[in-house]
Amino acid sequence: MTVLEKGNITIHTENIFPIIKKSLYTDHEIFLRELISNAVDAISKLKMASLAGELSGDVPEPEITITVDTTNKTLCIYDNGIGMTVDEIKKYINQVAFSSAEEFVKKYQKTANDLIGHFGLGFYSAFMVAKQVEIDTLSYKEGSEAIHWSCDGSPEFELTESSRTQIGTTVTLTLMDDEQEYIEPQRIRQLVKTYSDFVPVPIKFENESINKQKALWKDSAQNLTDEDYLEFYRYLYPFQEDPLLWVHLNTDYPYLLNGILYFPKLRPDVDVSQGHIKLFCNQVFVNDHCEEIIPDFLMPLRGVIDSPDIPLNVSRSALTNHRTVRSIANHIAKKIATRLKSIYEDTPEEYVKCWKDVGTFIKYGSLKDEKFKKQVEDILIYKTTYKADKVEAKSDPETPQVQVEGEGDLWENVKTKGESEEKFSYESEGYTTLPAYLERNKERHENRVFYCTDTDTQATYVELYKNQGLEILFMDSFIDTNYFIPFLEKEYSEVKFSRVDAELDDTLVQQDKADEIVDPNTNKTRSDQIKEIFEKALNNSKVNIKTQALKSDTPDSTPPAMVLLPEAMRRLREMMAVSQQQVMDFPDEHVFVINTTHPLIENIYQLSQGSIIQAGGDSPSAEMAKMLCQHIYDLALIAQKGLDGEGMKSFVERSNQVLTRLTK
Ligand SMILES: Nc1ncnc2c1ncn2[C@@H]1O[C@H](COP(=O)(O)OP(=O)(O)OP(=O)(O)O)[C@@H](O)[C@H]1O
Repeated sequence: MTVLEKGNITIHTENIFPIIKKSLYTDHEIFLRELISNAVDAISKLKMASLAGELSGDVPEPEITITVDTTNKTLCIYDNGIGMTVDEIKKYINQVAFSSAEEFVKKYQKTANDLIGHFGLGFYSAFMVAKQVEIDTLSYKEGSEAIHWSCDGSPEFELTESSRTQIGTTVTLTLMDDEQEYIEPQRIRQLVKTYSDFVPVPIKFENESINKQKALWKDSAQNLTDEDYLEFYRYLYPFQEDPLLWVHLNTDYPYLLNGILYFPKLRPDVDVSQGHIKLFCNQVFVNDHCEEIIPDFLMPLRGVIDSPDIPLNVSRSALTNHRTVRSIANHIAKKIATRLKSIYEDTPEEYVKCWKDVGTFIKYGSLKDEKFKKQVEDILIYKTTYKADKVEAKSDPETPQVQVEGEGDLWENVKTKGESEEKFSYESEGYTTLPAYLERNKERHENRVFYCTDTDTQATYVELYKNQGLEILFMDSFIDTNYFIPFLEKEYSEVKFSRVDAELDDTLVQQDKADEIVDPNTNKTRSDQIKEIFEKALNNSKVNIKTQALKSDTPDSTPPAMVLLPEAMRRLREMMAVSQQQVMDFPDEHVFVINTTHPLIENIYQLSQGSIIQAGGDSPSAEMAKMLCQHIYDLALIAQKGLDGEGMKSFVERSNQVLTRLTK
């Protein structure tokens, strides 16, 4: 073997290798990503050289091959790329690489583990896992000779002749004793799948190609079908439900940005702090927690973002404040808002279908980001008790169908206008925007919004409101009750929001006939007397008993009594419960409204009036009246929140007693 050259890499490098090896990077595994990326670069450079007419002969089929030798504990990465001449080895491997390594280490020694992508480590990341690194390379340049370079991790290298006959490069690593995992086939496959799945060159291992290669996000949206997007999603997130919709990002100025972002089905209590978007740099995987790049309200999204303009060798905090990163984040938010708006306008049926999930996201985004809020405020919809009639579609055969195309970024589905627009309206599907709600109800309850947060427990109240022609919005997600309603109250400062069980709106109440004085001695009204009967029967000072006359066409359409939770008190308790991460207990202090117009109340009043005080205690009819009062209270509680074990026991016992007496 002829030694062509022996030498020291640079004077200052002694301290670099130990740092690279031990302390700089915890995830040694990225060395494979770096070496594969160099191989991919080399292959594309050869193609370019050929296009420039610099290559005599044809460009071979691109190929990267990984092989392992379990006896010698070596791992080889072979490519048929551009190769290197002796001078290039000296320039790129000996000098540039190591001197930049030194710079790199100096700069980032302290923060290295905090670095976002660990990119730019390049070739010398091999020394994190190898005690010896060898290169065999033959340049495409005419007259080049194959070179063998080797270095054992000390600053000394050796250049000799190589037996390589094919243009390209092979990097051979002799693994350190504690890095033997990297010759295990499973580990190699897993690393290629994680980091290099989408590089555009086949990576062969054990006689098969082990990477997908095709990066869908680099394709033009026009060439892709819905099925392509769905298939890609299923590939990225196996065993997950299909996404609701997606946005294809495709920008090349002022930065390069490609990506596909999907809206997954969200649960209302989704943990939005956990990101699932995969960050790539030129099709090479960086990580899947790009919290610093994506504004946190976009975190529930999934998919891929690929941009070589996102700096990866900066600390996480520097990244958050980086101009390009901020501008990319804004761009993404804007594109998403535009996409949502186009669905809202063009395919309302779809918008309604995915509203439950997308709505949570839009609301969260509105809370978090002022700019985003402005973009989506017109497309916030709510489920309502109002339902408009469907308007028949006017089909106009003369009108040509128009294809909608976005500018710059193209959306996944090109839709046809004029098909069913007039047939469908949000109102006909039981949805409304808040401005439309306020406008529609201006006459009846100006600047008042009635809402329901739980269709089961608040059914009685909803029914009561509906019967009186009042419109109720359903705001039943976690985000609605805890954050979004207070947010809307700030946005619409003149509007008052009250839950259907908070108080009885004036429109539901009529002048109380029971307010006439019935006992001239005490000046008590019938209402006062009813209240007293109930106070005595319930004997609970925490319950605030009130009487009101509810309007109704038929007595059956209103309940005899209701439990109310005043809005401010309930919200305070809810806030406290959220801060303590608990579910709000039903407050002992609540309002119990007795509906004086209900025949049952009237009957109880009569029953207790007719009672004669007996020497041994209450008369049977007074006892019955008392039991019925307690029963009505329990029924009101059941309609509000159900009964606890103790409450249910006495309710059942009393029911049986009442039934027995009634059948005597
Ligand atoms: N497989 C290869 N084939 C041809 N040239 C290579 C190969 N690997 C490395 N090189 C040469 O060595 C140089 C240094 O590589 P290194 O990986 O350290 O840095 P880089 O690829 O330029 O950038 P990065 O730090 O982002 O990886 C490369 O720019 C390239 O010229």
